[in-house]
Amino acid sequence: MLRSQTKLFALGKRQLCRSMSKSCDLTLVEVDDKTGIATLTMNKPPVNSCNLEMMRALKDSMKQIEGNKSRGIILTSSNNKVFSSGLDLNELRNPEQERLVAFWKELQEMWLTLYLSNLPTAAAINGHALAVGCVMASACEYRVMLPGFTIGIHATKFGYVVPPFIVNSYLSVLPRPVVERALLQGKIFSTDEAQQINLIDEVANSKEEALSKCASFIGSFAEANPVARALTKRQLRAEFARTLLDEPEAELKESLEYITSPLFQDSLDAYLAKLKSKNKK
Ligand SMILES: CC/C=C\C/C=C\CCC/C=C/CC(=O)SCCNC(=O)CCNC(=O)[C@H](O)C(C)(C)COP(=O)(O)OP(=O)(O)OC[C@H]1O[C@@H](n2cnc3c(N)ncnc32)[C@H](O)[C@@H]1OP(=O)(O)O
Repeated sequence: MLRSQTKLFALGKRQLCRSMSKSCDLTLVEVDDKTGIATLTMNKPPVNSCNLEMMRALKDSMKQIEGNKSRGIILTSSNNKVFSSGLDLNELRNPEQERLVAFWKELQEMWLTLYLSNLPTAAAINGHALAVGCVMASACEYRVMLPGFTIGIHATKFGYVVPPFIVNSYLSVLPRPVVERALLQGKIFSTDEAQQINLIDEVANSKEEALSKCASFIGSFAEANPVARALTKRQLRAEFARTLLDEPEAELKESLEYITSPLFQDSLDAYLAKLKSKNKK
């Protein structure tokens, strides 16, 4: 198994830290010395799918940013077409038990770290954000998206039951009737549609503009006491994180049973075959 490592480099006025796998830097972190805002860039070609190492790298980077006393986190992608394609489906297909347990625990921890981050968080969504890609964006406090892309949780479309904490991710940004319809339909929203239902807060015409709008949002907390802000955020968000905070093992057990069931494996095989065949045509 690859182990992600983190390195810190001094780069002019900026600090750059990287979470590395054997072949590439999975995440890149740049801290703007003037604003104190950290940009956390997902950098796992080709489509930022979240395998075990990627989620560990994201979690470690977020913890490192919090430890460095940054003023906020902007989550974005180095790929200008895909923000994230969600969970790496190869991790779910005929999984080896030990790795699947580690993978699902990492998903739980990565989501909790982002959702309950002490810092203001914003997503500059510069490409498609599907399934857990959408979940990560929804876990942030603010979302700015570029036109011409899609965002949503389409699990039910290809035969997946949506885990409760993923439902809660949506519920923390969208009204319940909208969540219910979107999840049951497996609806993927265009940028315009996402703005109409307030799944995203703003549209930007370039990645630079998106980053700048996210930075303005984070800057809007300049007058707030960081500790009071963080504790208030935690109180507001604790309810939706309750299952994973109190009973992560129960959630893990339920998810593992479901993922390893023939029902799930069969629909995953069919979905992966469809995904691969797209590129063979
Ligand atoms: C009781 C129940 C309790 C619990 C339930 C427990 C578990 C349920 C699990 C359900 C959870 C789901 C959450 C998820 O996140 S699942 C992931 C869903 N994601 C997708 O469906 C995205 C699929 N990808 C795409 O639509 C496109 O790739 C995308 C629009 C993102 C980009 O398109 P583009 O044309 O730019 O690239 P492609 O050529 O399609 O892709 C390049 C190669 O990457 C492969 N790929 C893409 N996405 C994934 C992925 N998520 N995982 C693995 N691999 C992926 C794709 O096949 C291409 O591969 P090659 O053909 O080049 O080999």
